[in-house]
Amino acid sequence: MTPSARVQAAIEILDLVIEAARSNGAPADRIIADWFRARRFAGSKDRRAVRELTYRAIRACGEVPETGRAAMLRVAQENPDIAELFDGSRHAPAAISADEPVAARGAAPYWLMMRLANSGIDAEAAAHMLDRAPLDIRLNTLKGTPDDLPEGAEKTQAVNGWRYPPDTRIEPTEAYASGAIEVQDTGSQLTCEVVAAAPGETVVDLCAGAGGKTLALAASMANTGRLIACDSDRTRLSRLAPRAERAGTLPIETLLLNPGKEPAGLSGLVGAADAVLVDAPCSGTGTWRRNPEARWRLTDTQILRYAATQARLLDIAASLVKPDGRLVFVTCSLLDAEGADQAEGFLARNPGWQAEAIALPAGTPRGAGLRLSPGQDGTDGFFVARFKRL
Ligand SMILES: C[S@@+](CC[C@H](N)C(=O)[O-])C[C@H]1O[C@@H](n2cnc3c(N)ncnc32)[C@H](O)[C@@H]1O
Repeated sequence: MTPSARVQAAIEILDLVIEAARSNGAPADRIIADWFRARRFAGSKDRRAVRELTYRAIRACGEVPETGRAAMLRVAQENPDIAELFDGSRHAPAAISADEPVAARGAAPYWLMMRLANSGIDAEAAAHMLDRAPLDIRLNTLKGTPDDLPEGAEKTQAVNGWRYPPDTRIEPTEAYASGAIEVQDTGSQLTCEVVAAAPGETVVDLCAGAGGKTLALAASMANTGRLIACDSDRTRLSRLAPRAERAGTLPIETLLLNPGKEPAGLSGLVGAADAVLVDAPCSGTGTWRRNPEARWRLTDTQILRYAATQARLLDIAASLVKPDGRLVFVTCSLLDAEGADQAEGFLARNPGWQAEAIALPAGTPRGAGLRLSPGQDGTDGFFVARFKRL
């Protein structure tokens, strides 16, 4: 493909991404993969270049753009080398006319910028939420040592965290194949450190998904004790077993929960856990670095729904904690509705509990917890709070 044809391809893909954002359709990654599946003539360099152009345009536009062309014109307006490629030649985008619409630059839709501002995230901090994320890995101490790390790693703030440049391909390495390393954002690793899961303990990961944090908890427990991974999504939870095997963890118990009827599924664990992690479902505003088009899809109603689920899961989780145990609440969001307000709400509803100070080498205190942010900490955005009984 010529450079101009790549720009036109990105415009066509952006039209599909915009349509999908409006109709809750497929994510951008899938749209890009499908687009190329139907165009076998494109080589790997073409794919990389088109993908890069598409994401550049997605990152540049805060509001959902009218069209893919308007989105790419935003990039062109700031990059003369791309503007030049709008030359009207075969397979190229038509020449730019002076009066055509150009999407506005921005970090997020206006209503979300307001919500972020009310949560203490100013425009500069919001812009960092769209930075390109590096590749962070966690050294799996059950399987490897720093000597096993592929070359070029830089240490991060997490105890076992290491960093490579964005787009590093780690999967083909021996360290990855052997389970000595796991791909995991440093912020995510740090929230696991707050759980401080220790050998011999009983630990419940209430919203384990495919087990990203569960595996870190298993390593922290040095594979001794009881670890129970719960989730309401059967498919996600089923991905944990092969990952755990590769990582060499202790056998992890899994518990599929029925949404709305979680207490019934958890009845055998009431008062049994030294630590419960609630890595609650949330809007994911802290993960826009990896998933920038998510900000075009989010609605206020969804945030309210997530917040209600978070409060419910926190209260359920509290019932599982032993009298001297701890409860850790995490969301990958920078919105107070899913962070500081949740912690405050939990303490108001549960007067027998108090928040504990969190000592991490990163993050900023926010309400009763701590917030990690892309701008300040170079991690995905997270809120984490730790509670214990009075
Ligand atoms: C932020 S994700 C968890 C990510 C995971 N802990 C990790 O580190 O990879 C939130 C999870 O909560 C799960 N979830 C949603 N509603 C739930 C419920 N009522 N009970 C338990 N899990 C739920 C979702 O299926 C999703 O996997």
